[in-house]
Amino acid sequence: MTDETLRATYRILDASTNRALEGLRTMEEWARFAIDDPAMSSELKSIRHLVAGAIGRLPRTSLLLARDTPGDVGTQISLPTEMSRASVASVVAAAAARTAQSLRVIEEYGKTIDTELAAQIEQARYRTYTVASRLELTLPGDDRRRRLQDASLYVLVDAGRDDASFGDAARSLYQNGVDVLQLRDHDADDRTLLERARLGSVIAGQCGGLFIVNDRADLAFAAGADGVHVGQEELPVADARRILGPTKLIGLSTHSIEQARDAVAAGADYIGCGPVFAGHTKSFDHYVGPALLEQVSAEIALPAFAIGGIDLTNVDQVTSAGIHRAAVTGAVRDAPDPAEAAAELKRRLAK
Ligand SMILES: Cc1ncc(COP(=O)(O)OP(=O)(O)O)c(N)n1
Ligand SMILES: Cc1nc(C(=O)O)sc1CCOP(=O)(O)O
Ligand SMILES: [Mg+2]
Repeated sequence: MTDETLRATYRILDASTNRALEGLRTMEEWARFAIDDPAMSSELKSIRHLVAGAIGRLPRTSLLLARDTPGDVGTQISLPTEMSRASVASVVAAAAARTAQSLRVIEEYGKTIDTELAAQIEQARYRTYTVASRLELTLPGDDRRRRLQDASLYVLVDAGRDDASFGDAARSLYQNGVDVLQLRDHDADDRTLLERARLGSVIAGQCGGLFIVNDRADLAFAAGADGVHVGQEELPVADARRILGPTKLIGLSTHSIEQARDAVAAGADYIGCGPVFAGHTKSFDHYVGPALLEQVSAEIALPAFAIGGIDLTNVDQVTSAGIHRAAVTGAVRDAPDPAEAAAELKRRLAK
């Protein structure tokens, strides 16, 4: 390795260590001062010490000499989502995401200098995943329900080609008004679904959006997603709740007013209501049309997302029926410019 590359590597390790320690400290403050949890505070403190000890294997002068904060081009770049946080829950979620990402960076670059350092950081990363998901369960659950209440545009996406294209698409959709993303891909294997669900959950936390996994409460739990969406023939709401706990969201598909009433009784957090129109994603024998939306709007208090063939040509029929929430696939996926289609759908749902 050239001296220049080595210096750059130390600079990355130094910056990522600072980010990881700040993230751990932010989580620790919640555990210590908000929920008075000695076990989680001490685990977070112990992970901090593990990270500091691992990085202490490197010569401190090399790290300090590589530090160049005034010359860091990244200090000028901050996304609007970084400058505001919707809630305390998103502060803690962002800290957890930042910590995990920084530890991964240290692990990867650290391998080029000291494999023992990388191994210790890997342990810290796994321990962070565990404590962060436990900590998340203590965050005010109403925050998710409040955000769901404010949500109008829900988009179903497949797993995409790879993490990078999935991540870019997810970020762009959230930035263009999508409130909820659902990972729905009947062809992807479990490992791919889990990987994308983890990534989607992190991005949702950064963007202030919600991330739901279709059908699979187990994957939703493992990935730290905001919840699961289940169908009439799938895992019952009560069993999904047993897996996901009280604060996560559970959505249920409904195709009649009776099913919508049952969804309320079953403890669903929201319903999908359709299929309203024929679409290109899934075919049905029967379409409920705007008539069911009118009934649901008049009678059902849960957030209800109209679904099935909804696009810019017919979304006004949805809002005219009194429903200002829609879940779509094709209208965004097949649009020449998915981000623009999402932004326009969002505007039309508000009317
Ligand atoms: C928001 C939303 N509504 C309905 C569905 C459909 O769920 P389901 O009937 O279980 O069918 P599959 O999506 O599993 O094929 C949904 N996924 N999301
Ligand atoms: C997955 C799904 N469920 C539906 C239901 O009515 O339960 S309609 C539907 C397809 C949604 O995709 P598009 O917006 O392309 O029609
Ligand atoms: Mg399903």
